[in-house]
Amino acid sequence: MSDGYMTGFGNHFATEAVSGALPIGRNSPQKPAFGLYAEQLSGTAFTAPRSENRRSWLYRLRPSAAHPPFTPYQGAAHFDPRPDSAPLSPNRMRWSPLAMSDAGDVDWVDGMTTMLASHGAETQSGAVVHIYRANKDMERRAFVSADGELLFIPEQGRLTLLTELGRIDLSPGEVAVVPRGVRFRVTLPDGSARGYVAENHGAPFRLPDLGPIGSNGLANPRDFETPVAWFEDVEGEFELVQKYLGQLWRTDLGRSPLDVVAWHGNLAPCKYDLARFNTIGTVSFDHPDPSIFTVLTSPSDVPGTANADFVIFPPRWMVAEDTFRPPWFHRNVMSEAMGLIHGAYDAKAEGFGPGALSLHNQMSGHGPDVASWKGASEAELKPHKIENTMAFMVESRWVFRPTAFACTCAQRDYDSAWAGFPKADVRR
Ligand SMILES: O=C(O)Cc1cc(O)ccc1O
Ligand SMILES: [Fe+2]
Repeated sequence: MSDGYMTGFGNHFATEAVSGALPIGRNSPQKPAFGLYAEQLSGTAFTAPRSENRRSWLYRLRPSAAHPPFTPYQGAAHFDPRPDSAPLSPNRMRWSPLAMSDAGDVDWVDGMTTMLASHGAETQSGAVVHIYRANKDMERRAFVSADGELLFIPEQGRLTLLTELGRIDLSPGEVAVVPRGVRFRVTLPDGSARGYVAENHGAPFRLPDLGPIGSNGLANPRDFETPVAWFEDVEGEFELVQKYLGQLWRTDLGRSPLDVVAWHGNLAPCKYDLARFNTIGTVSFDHPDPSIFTVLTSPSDVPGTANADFVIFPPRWMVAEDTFRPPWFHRNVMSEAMGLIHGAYDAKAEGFGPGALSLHNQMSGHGPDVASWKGASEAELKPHKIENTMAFMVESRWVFRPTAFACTCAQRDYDSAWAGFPKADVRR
């Protein structure tokens, strides 16, 4: 265990911030210690198979049921997964990083900008890609998504995620998952932050099967860290903003909802340092399918066909012989949303800097831009380490629809990335 965290993915954890707060041998005693309230939070149906089942028991200062009715929340103008109403074109799209200077004076909730959404949360499938920009702490308010778990992918600035189940300190290069229904607030140790959030409406993320890779590799379970119990005892004005079927709602709690003194179970937030990813690739020839880089997967009901995969492109040695080493040209039945955490991406020489976003929906032709193709076609194939890079992809069986806001700010001329390839000459 590292300081403040317990290790392992999806383990059954037990933790208490006050000694004696956690009941032993039962979940809901007649009188929990200190007058705490016992509450179950489920992440899967009660009757989900044991291997899928996720739930935790929370012991808190007051029940989370104690609140007045929710009313529509008026802030967060761009936190809105409704897609643009025009028919979805098959065009490839790309966005330059959203400027911090355009964000205004906002905390994490009000600075959330929804860019892509597959479909409504009521379908219990699909995913949404948001970009956040924030320059003030969430003070006296918390947020919760009833629609899906949230995968935080910071790009600039550290975040502190103060959640019902504990405190996560998150830096760019790390990612965190906050389960559906877990309340939290975000503070900014560096004063400002920007990054991505993938919201997963489908089956909760889990580690992918490893097949012939064997029992080790990719993201290893022991490198996931779940916070120990932590709580704040804050009375008075406190707002809760809830995302519910895509809309935002608010209520006044009169206390902090981050009042869980002890908890146990296997539904909990966690973080993972992407530098721990055990990257596997070819040591002979050809560029493997990017599924080899899957960190977490949300399966759908079709085997091998993800509701959403979270995939990274980390620093790694490239040694393939007689091989075009960057991503090949391809048309994919799955849809690909990509972002860049830092450095450069080997398939895009221009126009895809840290904080950018791209969209290649089902069957759109894409791959290296002309400059990347030329460089890699002519490169001397000695062992070469790709360094200073960390791109990611949210790959889904569902197409992503850009939001109305995203349609206003896409790069104008993305197609030119693939303009001007010289024609092959079969008479040579
Ligand atoms: O399009 C992309 O850049 C992502 C990607 C990377 C890769 O190595 C192979 C296929 C693929 O879709
Ligand atoms: Fe691709």
